[in-house]
Amino acid sequence: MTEPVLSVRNVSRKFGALIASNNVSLDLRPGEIHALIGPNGAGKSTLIKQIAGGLRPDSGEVHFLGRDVTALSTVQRARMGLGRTFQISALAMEDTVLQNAMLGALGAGRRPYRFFRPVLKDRDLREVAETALDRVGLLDHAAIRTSDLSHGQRRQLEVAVALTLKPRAFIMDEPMAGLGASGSKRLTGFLDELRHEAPILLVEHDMDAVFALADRISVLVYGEVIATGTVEDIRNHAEVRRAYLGEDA
Ligand SMILES: Nc1ncnc2c1ncn2[C@@H]1O[C@H](COP(=O)(O)OP(=O)(O)OP(=O)(O)O)[C@@H](O)[C@H]1O
Repeated sequence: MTEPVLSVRNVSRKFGALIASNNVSLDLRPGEIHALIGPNGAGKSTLIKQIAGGLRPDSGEVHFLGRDVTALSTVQRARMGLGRTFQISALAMEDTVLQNAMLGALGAGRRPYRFFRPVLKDRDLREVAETALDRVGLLDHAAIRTSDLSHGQRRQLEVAVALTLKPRAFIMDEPMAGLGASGSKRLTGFLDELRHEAPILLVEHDMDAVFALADRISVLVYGEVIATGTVEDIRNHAEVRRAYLGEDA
C-alpha cells in the first residue's frame, strides 16, 4: 500500500477529566478525501488542532510526509506543506482579496522573505497569489475589500490562501458551512479535483457533500474513532447509525 501523507497515531488529549481525543489513529493517503464526521463536541476541532500543530497531544504522534511532526509548531508544519482552512475565518477583512492571498503566500513561504521589497510589489508572490485566486474563481475580485465578499466567496478565498502554500495535504474545517446550495455544489466540484493535487482531511457537517466526496470516512464519537470505511461501509454501520445518525439500528 502507498505510504500515507499524514498519519495520526494513537493520539490522546484530555481537558481535566474530559477525554477529548481517545487513542485516535487515522491516516490520509495520496489522492484521497478522508472525511471526519461526528456529533457536536465529539472532538473534531481538538483533533484537527493537534494535527495542524496548535495543540499538543498528551500522548501519541502525528507524522507528515514520513516525518514525526508532533513537536513542530503550526508554522513549521505549514511550511512543510500542511495547508489548512478554518471554521472561523482567519482573513483580514479590511485588506483586499489580493492582499489576503499574498499575505497567505508570504506567511507560508518556504523561502526567507526579502524585507527590502514591499510585499505587494513582489512579483513572484503576486503571481502565486493571482494563480490561486484564479483557481477558485476570485481573480476578478482581487481588488475588492474582503469584507465586501459574500460568505461563500470568503470561503473560496480561504481555499485560495491555503493553495498559495502549494500544499502536500489539506485540512479543511467545515468549508461548506454557510454556503448556499449552489456555493456548496461549486466547492464540491473544486474539492473533487483538488484531491488529486493534495489529499484532503475534511471535517464537514454537510452529509451530502461528505457522501459525494469522501473516499473514506472516519466517525468520531466522544473523542474516539468508532469506525473508518467507505461511504457504503459507514452508511451501513450499525453503531454509526445508532450513535451518530440517530437511528434505531
Ligand atoms: N481548550 C479546551 N478546554 C476545555 N475543554 C475543551 C477545550 N477544547 C475543547 N474542549 C472540549 O472538548 C470536547 C471536544 O470539543 P471539540 O470542539 O473538539 O468538538 P467538535 O467535534 O469539534 O465539535 P463541533 O462540531 O461543535 O465543532 C468538548 O466537550 C469541548 O467542550
